[in-house]
Amino acid sequence: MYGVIKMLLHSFSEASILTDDLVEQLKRILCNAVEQRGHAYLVVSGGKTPIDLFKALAKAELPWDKITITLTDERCVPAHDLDRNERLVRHFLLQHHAAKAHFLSLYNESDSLEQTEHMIASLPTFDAVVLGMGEDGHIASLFPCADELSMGLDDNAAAVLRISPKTAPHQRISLSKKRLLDSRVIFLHLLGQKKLTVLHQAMAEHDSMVMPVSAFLNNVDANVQVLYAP
Ligand SMILES: O=C(O)[C@H](O)[C@@H](O)[C@H](O)[C@H](O)COP(=O)(O)O
Repeated sequence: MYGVIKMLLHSFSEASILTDDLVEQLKRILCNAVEQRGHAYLVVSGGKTPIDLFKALAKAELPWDKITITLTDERCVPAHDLDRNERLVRHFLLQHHAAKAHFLSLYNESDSLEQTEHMIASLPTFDAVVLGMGEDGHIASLFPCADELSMGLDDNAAAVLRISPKTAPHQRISLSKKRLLDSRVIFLHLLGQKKLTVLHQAMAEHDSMVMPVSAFLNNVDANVQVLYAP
């Protein structure tokens, strides 16, 4: 049985209007977190979707020295590799005012998974997570084709797991569903008509092993806001 879905869908006429709205929401959330708890925690995705958001957010006047940023997932490739999500975040987000933010890397060749797990598990409830979504319904690196998916979706999962998607390159480190849901708000950032079609499929799909994003959309306890622009 499923309860009442709390997810909210906000549709914007253009991507730039969506970006402005999301920047304003994140500014408010991060400022409030710093005022109330002294520090804020923001988790962002890789992929192409968040690039304009990163550029705009980097220019926001925020108490960045009291804000920690990490990723939903990372590809296990060397630091300079173009496929690395950290590279994207460093290049577009950790710039301008946001250069003062603290960044926690999910993958370093010299760190063990246990060290990363310990670091991510010991963070408090996130203030905001910004998820992207793949056309197969994956979020973070929780891919439907991966053998490790059931581990990543388990309600008792560790904070991070190593995962090898069969339909995408590189071994990954991903935050688990459990750790991603431990956030005051979760934004699902979608650009393009195809993503809207996938969203509707995922809302009708209650098996998160088929479409992992449905574990977030159909979750009665999570504060999930979907932001869509064509
Ligand atoms: O490392 C990544 O690629 C991600 O974090 C992933 O979950 C991404 O958000 C989606 O694949 C959407 O990617 P696009 O924004 O490129 O469509």
